[in-house]
Amino acid sequence: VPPKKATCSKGRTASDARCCVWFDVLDDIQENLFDGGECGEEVHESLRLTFHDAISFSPKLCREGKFGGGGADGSIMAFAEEETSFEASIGLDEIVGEQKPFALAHKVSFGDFIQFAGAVGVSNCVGGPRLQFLAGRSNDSRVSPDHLIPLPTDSVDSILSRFADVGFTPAEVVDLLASHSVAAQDHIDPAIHGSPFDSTPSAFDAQVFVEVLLKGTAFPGNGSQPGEVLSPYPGEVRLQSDALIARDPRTACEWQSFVSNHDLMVQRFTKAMAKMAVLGNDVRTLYDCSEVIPVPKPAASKVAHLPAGKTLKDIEHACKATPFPTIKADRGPETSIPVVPPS
Ligand code: HEM
Ligand SMILES: [Ca+2]
Ligand SMILES: [Mn+2]
Repeated sequence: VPPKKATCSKGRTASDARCCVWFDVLDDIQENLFDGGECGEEVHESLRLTFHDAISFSPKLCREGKFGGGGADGSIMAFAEEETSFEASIGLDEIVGEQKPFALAHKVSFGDFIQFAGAVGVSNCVGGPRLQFLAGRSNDSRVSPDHLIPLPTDSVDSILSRFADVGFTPAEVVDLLASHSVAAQDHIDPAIHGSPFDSTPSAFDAQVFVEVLLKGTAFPGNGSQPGEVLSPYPGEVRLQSDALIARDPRTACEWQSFVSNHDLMVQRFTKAMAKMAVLGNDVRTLYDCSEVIPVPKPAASKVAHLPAGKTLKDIEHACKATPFPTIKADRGPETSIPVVPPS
């Protein structure tokens, strides 16, 4: 028998009564985790956490008779001490620590909570996606094996083969990297922690796809760090992995395709995230609570722009099949992002 339509708190309705709890979680995290519905640090870390929980899954290891991890199973929260000490997950102990009391208070599984918080969080970003949210993940998990999460020092070959193991194409890897539009680093160069990967870290836009293609000119902080390459202006950090994926013949055209097509970027990201959020789960045991996810504010522009002071000549065009779209440059003095001293 399909679950009955239900009236939840504050008169909100759900098509499945089991989804009501998520309205209460929504109210709680918007107010007390995301500072009243912002697209800031906690949102960025929460989105990153969806990835690190989910990608820790390897059908290849299973075929070799080893434990391959449980995917999006909440193990990074259940075994936070172990998994947040993996090299790739440096710094995630903080958001796991912040999120865990909410999951416990609302008696939902860690795996569900992590994916829910990421979906709600990114809906706070202007131009963001409204992600699918399926609930019902088990709260039983085991510690994931290490070395399943890509590092910014990894080659494109290694990143693509890691993603291929969990069923993602090279294009889908690019689609997922739209997440780096609402992202900053803290641990690549701790001297400039909080420095973003694009000029608009609170907007889910295609700026990252433009800015990573600009000719790199300098290191923004304390010199060159592992996993970091030259960035185009002060205060912005460029990951080596993003720089290489933007320029690799297997991924460059998907990368460039988002520069002048915000809707395509959101559509592809939404689809890839739906796939990632259920890795390791049997989807037949999950149920759809997407109706709880807020509708994001629309993007200010459907086309990205060049930061002030840059021209199309500064773009390192890498997609052989298609010319780089003609986009406008911002007016005004040369872009730079103020460096916030460590608090
Ligand atoms: C190609 C594979 C990837 C690599 C090598 C990579 C690497 C990184 C690194 C090194 C950071 C900075 C962490 C820090 O210093 O604090 C970061 C941040 C971030 N990543 Fe990725 N990433 C990858 C893919 C993804 C994917 C698929 C997602 C999708 C959800 C994602 C979401 C994020 C977000 C939202 C942040 C910002 C976190 C913050 O601002 O605190 N990344 N990533
Ligand atoms: Ca952005
Ligand atoms: Mn951060």
